[in-house]
Amino acid sequence: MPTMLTDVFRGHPIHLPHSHQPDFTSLSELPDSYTWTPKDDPLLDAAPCPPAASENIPLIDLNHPDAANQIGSACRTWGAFQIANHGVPLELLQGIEFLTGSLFQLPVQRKLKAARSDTGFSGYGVARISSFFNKQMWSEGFTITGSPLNDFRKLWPQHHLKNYCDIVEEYEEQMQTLASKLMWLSLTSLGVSEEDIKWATANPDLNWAQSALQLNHYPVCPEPDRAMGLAAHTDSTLLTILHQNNTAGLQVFRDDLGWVTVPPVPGSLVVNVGDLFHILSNGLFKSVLHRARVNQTRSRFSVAFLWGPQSDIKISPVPKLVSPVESPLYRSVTWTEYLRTKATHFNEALSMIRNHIDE
Ligand SMILES: C=C1C[C@]23C[C@H]1CC[C@H]2[C@@]12CCC[C@@](C)(C(=O)O1)[C@H]2[C@@H]3C(=O)O
Ligand SMILES: O=C(O)CCC(=O)C(=O)O
Ligand SMILES: [Fe+2]
Repeated sequence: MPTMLTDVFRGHPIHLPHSHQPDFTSLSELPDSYTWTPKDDPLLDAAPCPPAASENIPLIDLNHPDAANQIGSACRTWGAFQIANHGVPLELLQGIEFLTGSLFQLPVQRKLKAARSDTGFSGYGVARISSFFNKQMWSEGFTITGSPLNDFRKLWPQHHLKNYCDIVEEYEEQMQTLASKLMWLSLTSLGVSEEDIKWATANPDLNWAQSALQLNHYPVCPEPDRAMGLAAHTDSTLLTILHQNNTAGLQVFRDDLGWVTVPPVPGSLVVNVGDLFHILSNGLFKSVLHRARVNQTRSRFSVAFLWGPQSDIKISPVPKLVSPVESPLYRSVTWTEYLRTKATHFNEALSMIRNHIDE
């Protein structure tokens, strides 16, 4: 049996101080432990992009005949894009947003009943990457993989459960279909077709992918300029599809522009390339560094669909994308191995599986 996502962190405990979460709503001043300076994050104020700058990740119409090339180009230059006409019913986006709002609105004592354990994968808590920073993030999260029933039972009375589980299940199915479509469209733009990736096509009756849902809440913050919602990171996924409510906060990093805010476009979804897709594309697609900022007037919610391969699949650069006279940029790695490397080495994880050519 391949490792399921639920078991990924079993031998890799990290202690996350869930129970020290402050009651965000009662604070009128930012506590010291939540105040970020460039010492806590060297890229904190990196060349902030002036608000007037028009450069932003593209908004791509999935029905456009040239969508594949537009997506491919966005994956190379930004590692991120937004999509309209994605086919996911608006009602379902509203449903998952409602569920997310209801969950985080629960009293903190109730949410803590479903706290993620030190070696666990699912449940309520601070972001996993918190252990790599000296300062706390102004957010709370809830991770789901597979059926959310066991965790949801700890939060809500019986009569809510079926409806909430149905929403999650339907959302995962829709995202799954969309993610796979986006992967093939972007690969097409590189001249890579289904025959080139054996593990994805060998058994059409079997789903070769697995996923997690990360619900995020960024409460209203008394001093947003000095706080951090979710610190800069790349996702360990092939692709991540993000739904954000109508409140800005997500920023993507470009070496030449600094931090660029991704404006919420109602009904559209944000897609970003993760580390595994960067590896698969032999470095052609950019695994984008991103973070979430907070604000003083509106609470922000986001739902990230984190998508990757089943744990027995080894991801390595597609041979077609490797020059005949060079070695592939990365050695092969499964999602489980990669998540564990990331859990110990965080932003160094990619460079740890890079093939270093001896001179
Ligand atoms: C399947 C995944 C991907 C995880 C770990 C695990 C479950 C939760 C995901 C996130 C979600 C929030 C940012 C991140 C950086 C984090 O702290 O938890 C992500 C991480 C990753 O992409 O590495
Ligand atoms: O809330 C956001 O906009 C970003 C969330 C995110 O990056 C994540 O959950 O991995
Ligand atoms: Fe992310």
